[in-house]
Amino acid sequence: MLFALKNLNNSNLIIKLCYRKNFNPFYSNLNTLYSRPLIKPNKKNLNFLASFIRSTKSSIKNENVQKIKKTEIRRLLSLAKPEKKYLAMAVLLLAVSSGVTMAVPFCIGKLIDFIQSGNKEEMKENLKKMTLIMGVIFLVGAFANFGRVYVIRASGQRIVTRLRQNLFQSIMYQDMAFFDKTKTGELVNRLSTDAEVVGLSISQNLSDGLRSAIQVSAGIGMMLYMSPQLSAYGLSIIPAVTVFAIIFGRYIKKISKRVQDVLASATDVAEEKLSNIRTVRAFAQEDKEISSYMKSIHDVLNMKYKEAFANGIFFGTTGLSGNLIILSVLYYGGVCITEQAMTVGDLSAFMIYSAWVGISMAGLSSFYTELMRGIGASTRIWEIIDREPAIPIVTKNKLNLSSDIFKNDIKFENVSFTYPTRREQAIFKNLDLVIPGGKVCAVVGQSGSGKSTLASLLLRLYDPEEGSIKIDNHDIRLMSQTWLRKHIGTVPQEPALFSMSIKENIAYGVPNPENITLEQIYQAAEQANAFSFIHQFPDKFDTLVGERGLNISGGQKQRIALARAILKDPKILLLDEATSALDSTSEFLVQEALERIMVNRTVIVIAHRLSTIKNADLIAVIDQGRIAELGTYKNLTQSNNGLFKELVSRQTIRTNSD
Ligand SMILES: Nc1ncnc2c1ncn2[C@@H]1O[C@H](COP(=O)(O)OP(=O)(O)OP(=O)(O)O)[C@@H](O)[C@H]1O
Repeated sequence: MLFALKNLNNSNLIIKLCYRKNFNPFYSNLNTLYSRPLIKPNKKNLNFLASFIRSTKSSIKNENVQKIKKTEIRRLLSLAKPEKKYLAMAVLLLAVSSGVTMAVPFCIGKLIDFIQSGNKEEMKENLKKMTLIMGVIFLVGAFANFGRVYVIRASGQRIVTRLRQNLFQSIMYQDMAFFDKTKTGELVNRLSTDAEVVGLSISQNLSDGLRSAIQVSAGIGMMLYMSPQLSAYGLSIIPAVTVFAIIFGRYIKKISKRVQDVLASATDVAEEKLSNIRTVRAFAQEDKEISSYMKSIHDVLNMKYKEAFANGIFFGTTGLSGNLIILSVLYYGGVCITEQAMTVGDLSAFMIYSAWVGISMAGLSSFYTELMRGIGASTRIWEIIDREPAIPIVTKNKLNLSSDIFKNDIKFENVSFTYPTRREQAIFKNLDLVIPGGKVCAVVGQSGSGKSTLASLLLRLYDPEEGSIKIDNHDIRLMSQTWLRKHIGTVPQEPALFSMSIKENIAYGVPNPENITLEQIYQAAEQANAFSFIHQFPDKFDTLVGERGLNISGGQKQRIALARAILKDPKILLLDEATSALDSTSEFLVQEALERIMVNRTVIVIAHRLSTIKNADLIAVIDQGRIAELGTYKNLTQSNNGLFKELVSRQTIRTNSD
């Protein structure tokens, strides 16, 4: 019997570990950590005991402060509402499988007592029957367990999918100030890890928690039924172990949180360096970057050692207490048998029940930890989902406007603006500018004077604090952004391409790309002087441009972006001329295409080349947050000591391609 108990104990330990492994990816990392130790635990790491005592004290003090608001739990659980039907089915299956599990020790006990008594032949026959019946019951339990696991996991993943969808949608509709403040890595974390943690905490975790609760209560019930005396004896030791497990569990949770933090900053380091690998390589900084990453992962490793140490103590102590409880119950049970107050079968069943109760209690504490993790992750997700963007995306126009308005004047009236993340630096102070419809207006000024900001305001990526921007005398704040942006084409200095084919990149700006024919894409590419180079690629228009368009040259990227703008056929065109040195052939091809697409539209060009400026109908010089000079090339060059002349003489405006 002891052998059977020992085996049961081992297999339960494995179940217990697998069980936790499912929830905590840290355990899989632990294996690597033990197999290849880079840093050995040192005296410093042993200081954890002091910090454990400190944190335990403070965790007790902060208990009230940390009390989770009911609303947070309610909101978290509301995510499971659409899965009501499936969760009810899972609970039913859980009841069956738990019923079978809890009946097993009782049956085993009866079987043991049965083996010890009666006539041999009759016993053999009945033994066969009982084994068969138990086999069938086990099979039913296995099917119920399979069903429960499948239903609950599928529901969990549906919750994760819905959460990711809502979150991504909310991120997509945030204003630019939000993206100025929030790191991309952080958002990716919310979408991947946090969404997964939340989904699992209210599906798998809830189901496992419920199973543990059923098993604890059913187990205690059975123990009381079999021997109230022995139960009182065994259960009197459990509260002390439980208190230790809860307090230490809290300490481990704190360390795990710190591990997550250092891990997040290590991931940030890796992400930034990898996304700028070309710059790292160009400056031969590989070794420096390797050591900076090594430093951050060593911080992770040190925290992991602390966590491993604390976990070692936790599992060692709880395992020992479990075994001591079993040993003392066995001793007291043995005494009961000798006094004929109990049978061997009952004691065996009792022992298995008490083992189940112990394991299920550990399961309950892990349920609590996972629920807390879920609440933490869901709070971070709600923060984004609940955030009201400063410029909410409106898809329908409030006014009944015709797209003909875009052929008329664009007015910046008394515009004052500062970036939300840098309130102390005013970019515009009461700026006024009128761009006549159908004309080309070149915007010039020193680097950082606010040329690109002017374009951002027209696109309504930000709203001015004072003043207004009007198109044909209609304030753009009264238009839907979707409608406004549909009529504005942009070609930025460094165009962003997506990791898809050239064909798809060209069609990216049109509202219904599926209605665009290949012929239209070819024509746009032709006008953008892009057709011949695309045609030389082995996959032609199906060529994949790579992540952020890394697989093609700067000049080629510019011309694909031009083709994109041409295909969109906007009424207003915003061009940010490339300052980076394109080779003269590329520059000529880009310039030629630009001139072709400027015809018959209102164009605002952030100009860096004298040739573009000379051909513009109007030149606006930005300085100190205002339009300092406005006029034609002829007017501006005639005035002595003018700012425009100074810009040309200081070569802020490039004359080399003139
Ligand atoms: N998202 C932002 N958040 C905070 N400040 C910003 C942001 N974007 C630009 N700025 C700051 O606003 C000022 C104007 O920037 P802007 O890009 O409009 O200048 P620019 O005239 O287009 O410069 P360049 O010719 O060098 O491209 C700069 O000081 C810049 O640092």
